[in-house]
Amino acid sequence: MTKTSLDKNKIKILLLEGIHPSAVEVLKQAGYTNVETVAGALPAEELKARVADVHFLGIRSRTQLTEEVFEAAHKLVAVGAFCIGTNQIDLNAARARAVAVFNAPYSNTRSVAELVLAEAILLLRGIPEKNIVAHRGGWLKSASNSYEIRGKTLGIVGYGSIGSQLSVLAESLGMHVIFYDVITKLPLGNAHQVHSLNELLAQSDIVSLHVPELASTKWMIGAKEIAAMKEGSILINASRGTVVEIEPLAEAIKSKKLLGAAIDVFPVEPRTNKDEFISPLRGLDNVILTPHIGGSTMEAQANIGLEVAEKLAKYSDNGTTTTSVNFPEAALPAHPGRDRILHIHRNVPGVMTAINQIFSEAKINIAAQYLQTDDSIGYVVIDVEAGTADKVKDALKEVPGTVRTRVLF
Ligand SMILES: NC(=O)C1=CN([C@@H]2O[C@H](COP(=O)(O)OP(=O)(O)OC[C@H]3O[C@@H](n4cnc5c(N)ncnc54)[C@H](O)[C@@H]3O)[C@@H](O)[C@H]2O)C=CC1
Ligand SMILES: O=C(O)CCC(=O)C(=O)O
Repeated sequence: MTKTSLDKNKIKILLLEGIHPSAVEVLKQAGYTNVETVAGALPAEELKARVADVHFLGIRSRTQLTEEVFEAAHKLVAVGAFCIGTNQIDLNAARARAVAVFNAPYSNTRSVAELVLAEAILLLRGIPEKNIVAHRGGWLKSASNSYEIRGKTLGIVGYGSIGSQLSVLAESLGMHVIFYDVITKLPLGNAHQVHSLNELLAQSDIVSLHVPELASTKWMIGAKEIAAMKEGSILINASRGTVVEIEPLAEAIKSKKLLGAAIDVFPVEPRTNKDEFISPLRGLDNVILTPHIGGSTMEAQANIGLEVAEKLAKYSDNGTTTTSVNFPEAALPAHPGRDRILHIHRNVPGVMTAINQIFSEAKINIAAQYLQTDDSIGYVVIDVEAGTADKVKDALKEVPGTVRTRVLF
C-alpha cells in the first residue's frame, strides 16, 4: 500500500450530508481509517471550524464551499462532491489553494430521468390532488383534466446526460420530444432540437429543466417564460433552485395557467431533515414537491459513494486527477520503488526551470516527470529513486509560485 507524507490514519476525512456508507468502505479499504460522517449539512460557522484540520472533505449539493470556507481549510487537499452539480463550490477558490475537486458526473443520471417521467405521468392524471383527497376520506373519481402521456410533447431544456436519457425514456412511452440547448446536440431517436427557449415553451405540453446552475440559467424561467408556455401545460424542475422563479410559478398554478408542476430543487433548501421547508408552493393543488431527491436512490447513492471515494483515494495515493472539475488532469501510473513528488504551482514562467535546477544541484536523477497545466495552475509530478525525495522537499516548497507540495513514498 502506498505511503503518503502523512500516515494514512492521520489523514482526516470528513463526509457531510449523509454520504452513502460505500464511500467509507472504499476509503477504509484504501487504508484511510480516520473518516468522520455527518448526516446533514453544517451551519456556515461550524463548517469553517470543522474544516480547519480536515484533509479530504465530502459534500453533496447543500454545503456551500465559499472562498471563506477554503480560507479556513488550511490542510484541505481535495473535495469530493458526491453528486453531479458543483455549483455549490467556489472552484476557483479551491484551485487557487491547490484543492482538487472531484464529482460523479453520471451516477445519478438515470434516477433523475426516471423520477421526472413518473412525475409527468402523475401530474397529467392529477394524481397529487386525488391522492390527498383520498387520504382525507374524499373521492375524486373524474377524468376531467386527466390525460395519457402518449402523444404529448415533452420539451427538454438542457440536452446533456439527464436530458438525453429522459428523451429516450419518454420516446419509449410514445411521447414527442423536442429540446433546447445552447450547444448543437445530436438528437437521440426522433427527438429534435429547437432554436430558442420560446419555441420550446410554446410547443411543449410538459417542460422539464436539466441545465446546470450558471449565470446564464439563473431565473431562466420567470413570469415571461411561464406566460409563453401552453395553457394547461406542466413544468418540472429537477435541475437547480435558481433556475425557476417560484412566485410567478405559484401564481400560474393558482390561476390554472399551468395544470401542474413538480419541483425538486428550491432557491433555499433546508439544511437538514429537521429544518422547516418554506415555499409559496406549499399547499397548492397538483404540485409535487420533493426534497431534492432526484438523485437519491440506493443504486445511485451507492455508486456515487464508490466513484467519488475512489477518486479521492487515488488522488491521495498516487496523484491521479483524472476527471477533476477544477484541476489539470493527470492519469499517473504506479510508482513502485520510487518516491513521487507532487508540486502544484501558479502557472507562471520559470517554475519548471527552478524545479529542475533543484534536482540537478542535488544530483538526483528524475526517473519520470508529468506536467499538466491550465490557465492558472501547473501540476507537475516527479518520480525519483526511493529515499531521495526528502532531500529536495524543502527546497521545492521555496520555489516562487509554489502553492503546495506533497510526497508519496
Ligand atoms: N435534482 C437532483 O437531485 C439532481 C440535479 N442535477 C442537476 O441537473 C443538472 C444537469 O445534469 P446533467 O444532465 O448531468 O448535466 P450536463 O452537463 O450533462 O447537461 C447540461 C446541459 O445543459 C446545457 N445548457 C447549459 N446552459 C444552458 C442554457 N443556458 N440553455 C440551455 N441549455 C443549457 C448544456 O449545454 C448541457 O447540454 C446538473 O448540473 C445538476 O444541477 C443533477 C443530478 C441530480
Ligand atoms: O444528492 C444530492 O445531494 C444532490 C444531487 C444533485 O443535485 C446533483 O447530483 O447535482
